[in-house]
Amino acid sequence: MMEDVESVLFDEKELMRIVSGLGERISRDYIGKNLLIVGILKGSFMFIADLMRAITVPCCVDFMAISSYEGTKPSGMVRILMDLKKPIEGYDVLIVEDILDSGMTLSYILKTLKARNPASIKICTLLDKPARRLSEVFPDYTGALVEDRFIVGYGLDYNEKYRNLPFIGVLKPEFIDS
Ligand SMILES: O=P(O)(O)OC[C@H]1O[C@H](OP(=O)(O)OP(=O)(O)O)[C@H](O)[C@@H]1O
Ligand code: HPA
Ligand SMILES: [Mg+2]
Repeated sequence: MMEDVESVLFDEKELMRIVSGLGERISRDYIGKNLLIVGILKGSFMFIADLMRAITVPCCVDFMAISSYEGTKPSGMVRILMDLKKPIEGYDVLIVEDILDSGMTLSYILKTLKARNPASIKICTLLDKPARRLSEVFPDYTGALVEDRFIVGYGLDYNEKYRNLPFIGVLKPEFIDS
């Protein structure tokens, strides 16, 4: 599986450094608030697990499963596969994503959740790939910027594979079906 990766962008140590930094900032900003982490599955499951351990203020977590990608391309359709278990009214919602790419997923989620009257709503994304933006989204917390390459690992997949890699890397073009 590691042979399918062309280069490592963030190794385990670098990921921990980025995630701890985000956790510290979030912990400072949410003192005395009613923090609810909304994790977007599946891609962000590893990031959420590490980020929550780096957050030192009380918080709750809930999950939504969204799917929009087929292979390396956004399908153009964002679908909720699984919704939150409870209403979010009165919560300070922090949406947690692994990657912000075209922006289609996050703009859809933001619109949907804003309509449910949270006390506040912000976005935390581990990675931001601004080159491919189709829909404007402005994250409040960003771990790192990435170039316009298809990346995998640490939760991120290509056709459901590679999510278990402990690092983030660029997939070799020969492993991408065109
Ligand atoms: O900004 P966008 O272009 O919308 O891309 C970002 C979204 O795409 C991926 O999810 P995907 O639809 O592949 O589902 P997954 O998380 O289950 O892999 C990723 O996890 C983000 O949720
Ligand atoms: O570069 C990416 N890799 C994996 N999943 C993704 N979803 C949007 N962009 C990407
Ligand atoms: Mg995916």
